[in-house]
Amino acid sequence: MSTVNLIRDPRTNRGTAEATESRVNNKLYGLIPTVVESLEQQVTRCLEQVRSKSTDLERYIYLSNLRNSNVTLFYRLLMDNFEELVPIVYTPTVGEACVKFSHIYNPANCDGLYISIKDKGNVAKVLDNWPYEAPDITVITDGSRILGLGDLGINGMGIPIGKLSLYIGAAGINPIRTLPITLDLGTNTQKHLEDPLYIGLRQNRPEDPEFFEFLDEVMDALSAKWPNLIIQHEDFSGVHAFALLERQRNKYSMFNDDVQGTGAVILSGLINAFRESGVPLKDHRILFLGAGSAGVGVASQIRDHFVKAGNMSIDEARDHFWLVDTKGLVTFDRGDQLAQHKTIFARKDNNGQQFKDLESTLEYVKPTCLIGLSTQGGVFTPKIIGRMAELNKKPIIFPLSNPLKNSECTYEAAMQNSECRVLFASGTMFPPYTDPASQKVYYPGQGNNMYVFPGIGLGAILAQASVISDDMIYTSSVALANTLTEEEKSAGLLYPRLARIREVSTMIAAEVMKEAVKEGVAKNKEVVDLVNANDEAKLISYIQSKQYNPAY
Ligand SMILES: NC(=O)c1ccc[n+]([C@@H]2O[C@H](COP(=O)([O-])OP(=O)(O)OC[C@H]3O[C@@H](n4cnc5c(N)ncnc54)[C@H](O)[C@@H]3O)[C@@H](O)[C@H]2O)c1
Ligand SMILES: O=C(O)C[C@H](O)C(=O)O
Ligand SMILES: [Mg+2]
Repeated sequence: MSTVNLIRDPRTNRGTAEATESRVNNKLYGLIPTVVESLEQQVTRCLEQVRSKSTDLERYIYLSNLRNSNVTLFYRLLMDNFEELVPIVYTPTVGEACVKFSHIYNPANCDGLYISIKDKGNVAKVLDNWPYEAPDITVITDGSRILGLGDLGINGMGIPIGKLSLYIGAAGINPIRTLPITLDLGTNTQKHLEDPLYIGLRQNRPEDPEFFEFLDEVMDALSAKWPNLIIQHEDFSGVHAFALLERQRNKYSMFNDDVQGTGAVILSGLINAFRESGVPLKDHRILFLGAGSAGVGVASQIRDHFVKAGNMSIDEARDHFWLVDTKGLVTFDRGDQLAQHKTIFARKDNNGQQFKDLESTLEYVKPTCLIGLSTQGGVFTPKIIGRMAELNKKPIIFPLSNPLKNSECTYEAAMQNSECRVLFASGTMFPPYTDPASQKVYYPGQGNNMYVFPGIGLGAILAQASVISDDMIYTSSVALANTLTEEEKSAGLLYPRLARIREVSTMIAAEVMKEAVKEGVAKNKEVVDLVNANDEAKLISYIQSKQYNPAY
């Protein structure tokens, strides 16, 4: 093999940082400009280039090509400029990139695996084509519910790539051992089927029996080939997300990020918001708009917290939740066949009354806390926010749908209609708000599962967890809430500053590892011994010693 591959392979390419001697020895001399640069100099140039682009989508494309030409440089750039670049490589820009994925797709890039329903029966052979070393973690989607953007088919690939970039940047997973996968089962979105540049199968999605057979084959093949692989399900449509979790969670080391990761991150923000609100746990009344994978996942996680921290029975805890979907308040007697996951929180104390929309349900419930996971931008109107502010001294309002245009309200609207009293977190980051009267600047929270999934995955990888249990997820949530510093608390933040994400992910991973050991699901003997030695500092430095740091 020609040594020119050293600069063609993104995992070995150093570009202008290649030393002169190495250029001579590897017959690269003359192929690179004369200068020998440091990684820092390269980062400076790339940052200038990113900033010179006129749109975020152009920045996304630039960064995607950089990742495909020099992995070390891309991750150094990302990590050194995390707050600036996360909104480009991840939510919200990744949403636009997915919608246009077939158009911005660079046919020269090799970003992950595409496994199509036509490979049914041969999935193991497709996995054999993965040319790199055994992955530690995969993020896998079927593109059926990408953010709040619907069924994007194969275009959903931007999501596994984006999530894994955060695993690498935020938690320090080695990029060489990550695997983005998109399952191409077709799409039910006509626009994509008719798009001449669409890069996926031009057919509708299969019926459920074929879907589940295929998903079982994929999961079997993945865990047979890579027995320690951690598998993250992402952006599967709601009903499938729950069904796959139920079916596969005790068999593989897997979790669903939209159900469980979101549950953990929102509970964490709420633990801090409940404290700030001054209202005791037992008096909180929580109203959800949206009863899908995220809505029910989040409600379940908070319910379990009420049981554990509020000393309630599961039935008492469940009474604190009201869920609204497209048909109104979810009740047992409203006359439609409820999907299995909705029955968990369906009300039976409504005395035959049905509430058809958010406004009337809000009057009926008088909530302390309003959570949006509905995909519907702007539905928390000024009137709804104002009413929450009348009902509560410190109303808790979390519009969590992604990307930005799907957010149930903006931070500005929440502040303007609550006299700046709102306790707020959104799925996509909003800019700070300056109160015109006082000129005081307020900072919003970002309730996005990116605060927990990197730590959950890292902990599970290092422990070699055979399954990912409910308590491992719950632990990640409490651990995240506990990472808030006194300074962050006094600034009114519900989540730690993004700049501390590495430290935060490390602390979450440590708690996840401890829980895995406690439950006897950790296969890594070294970690079992380390956790049993009860030396926090040693555990943290063990994790740090395993983390990837981009350098030549
Ligand atoms: N912040 C985060 O970390 C995070 C995590 C996961 C999901 N999300 C976001 O949450 C949203 C929902 O995700 P999901 O997985 O639950 O999707 P889903 O498709 O499973 O559920 C959507 C729910 O919203 C309801 N809904 C839709 N339109 C409505 C309307 N007009 N009024 C009332 N209810 C309505 C649907 O009936 C359904 O119950 C997406 O926008 C996604 O991006 C955010
Ligand atoms: O991807 C995100 O930004 C969060 C979440 O997983 C979502 O589906 O919206
Ligand atoms: Mg998601």
